[in-house]
Amino acid sequence: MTYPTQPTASHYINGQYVEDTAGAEIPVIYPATGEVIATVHAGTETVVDKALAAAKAAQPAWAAMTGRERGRILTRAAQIIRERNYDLSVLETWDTGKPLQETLVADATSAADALEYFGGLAGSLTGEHIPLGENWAYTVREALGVCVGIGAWNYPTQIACWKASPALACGNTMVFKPSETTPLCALKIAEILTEAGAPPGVFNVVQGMGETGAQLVTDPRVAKVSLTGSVPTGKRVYSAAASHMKHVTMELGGKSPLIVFEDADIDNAVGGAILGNFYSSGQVCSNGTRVFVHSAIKEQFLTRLAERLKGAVIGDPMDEATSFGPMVSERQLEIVLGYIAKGKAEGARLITGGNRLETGGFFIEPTVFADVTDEMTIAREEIFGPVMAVLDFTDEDEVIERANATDFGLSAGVFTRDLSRAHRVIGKLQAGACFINSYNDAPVEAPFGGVKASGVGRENAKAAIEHYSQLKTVFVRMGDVEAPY
Ligand SMILES: NC(=O)c1ccc[n+]([C@@H]2O[C@H](COP(=O)([O-])OP(=O)(O)OC[C@H]3O[C@@H](n4cnc5c(N)ncnc54)[C@H](O)[C@@H]3O)[C@@H](O)[C@H]2O)c1
Repeated sequence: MTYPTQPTASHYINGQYVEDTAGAEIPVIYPATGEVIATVHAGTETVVDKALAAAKAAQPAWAAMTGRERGRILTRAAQIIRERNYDLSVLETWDTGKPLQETLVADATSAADALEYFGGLAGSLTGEHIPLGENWAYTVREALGVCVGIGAWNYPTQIACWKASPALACGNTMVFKPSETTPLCALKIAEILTEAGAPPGVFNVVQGMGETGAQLVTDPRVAKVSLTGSVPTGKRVYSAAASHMKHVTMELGGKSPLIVFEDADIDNAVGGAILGNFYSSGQVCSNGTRVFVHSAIKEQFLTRLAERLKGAVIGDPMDEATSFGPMVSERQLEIVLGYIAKGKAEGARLITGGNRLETGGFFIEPTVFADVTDEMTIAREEIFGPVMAVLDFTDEDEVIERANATDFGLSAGVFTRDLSRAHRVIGKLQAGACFINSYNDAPVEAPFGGVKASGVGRENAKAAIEHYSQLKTVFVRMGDVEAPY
């Protein structure tokens, strides 16, 4: 244990670390070994109140700055993040267990992309001029106020920045509650934002479990809640926010289809299926975990997939040669093992994997089931682990209907050399983030989010601005007012 993972204190409020040991202890467990590497405390009512008060007090002055001034601070933070990419990636690995090979390119870098992108947009957030004959109206894009961000545990740095960047660019302030499973990374982002020049109170971090999140969601000082989490939590948070008429963004779970047609380039399709099922040990919301493969190429696909999976390097996440790490927690490990047992019990054919690795950490082998049918539990429920379900199909209309037969609607992918078919099929799939001959790309320039139970609103791209600002309309009469009496 050489890396100093114990943060200065549990929370970050008003530009400073804050501790209150009266809050419940939250152990931070390194998933590769099961060791406790740090301890933070859940925010007490006093801490939550302090954070919200700081965000509320800071917001008017932050919104009164020009967009370009706010943008400059976000851009500076992006630059600092890039300079410290290695250390931030190591911290992300300790927090989540994801291999350093991944975190070096996908976490702090994605956070920096978001800060840079929205930093660049901040100076051009304008309204419009609406001519109305002699009169006219104009709109002003205004901040919402205090926003609450609540994170999941799979991408702690990225989630904090995907929420903070558009929120802060629009002149809002934020209180962010990381997942209790991965509390460390957001604190570093808060420190860096202060260092980049964000005034105290603009971005605050409060630790805690669901109760702390619930307390933040219902506070009257809060204008908007953005959650990344599971569908059941999303429903609870959405209804709590609705009862106070707050804005929401809900980035929730999925059970996304990945359709491989008979004319697909098999190696590319296998590569897409690997990225869409085993990256981050399968702990990615948009994963294409229902892989529909045309019967004509199914065995060829499975053979190639099993061969390629032998190339996965499972082991110490700190070793840059490792490409497959542990589950984030023992609880997640148990959940995934439970699904593997159900897959076997319900008659799916185990192609590869299926076992826990006895390493002391929370490792499960990359697992593939074939001959999966639509009714099986592993084809219906989000597993959030390295378990791929391969289903057969023969007909385009049939596979579209089956792909859409789910309450989820986060992502969908199609592999085919026939581009007319690719666009036709994607056009009929009920999903927010889709891929043609690719899987799981999430550049900040493109909107990301789900339909149906997978969410409300969009993160990233210009679309996110709509979700962190509101329009004020001003009607201007140029002549006299004609009143009836
Ligand atoms: N769509 C996306 O962008 C996206 C990205 C990553 C993860 N996810 C989803 O997240 C889930 C995995 O993450 P998780 O297990 O941390 O999710 P979770 O729903 O258990 O928790 C998410 C967050 O909500 C908080 N929370 C729980 N109850 C709450 C309540 N009543 N009020 C306010 N906050 C509350 C938790 O403390 C945590 O910070 C998966 O379903 C995955 O698909 C979605």
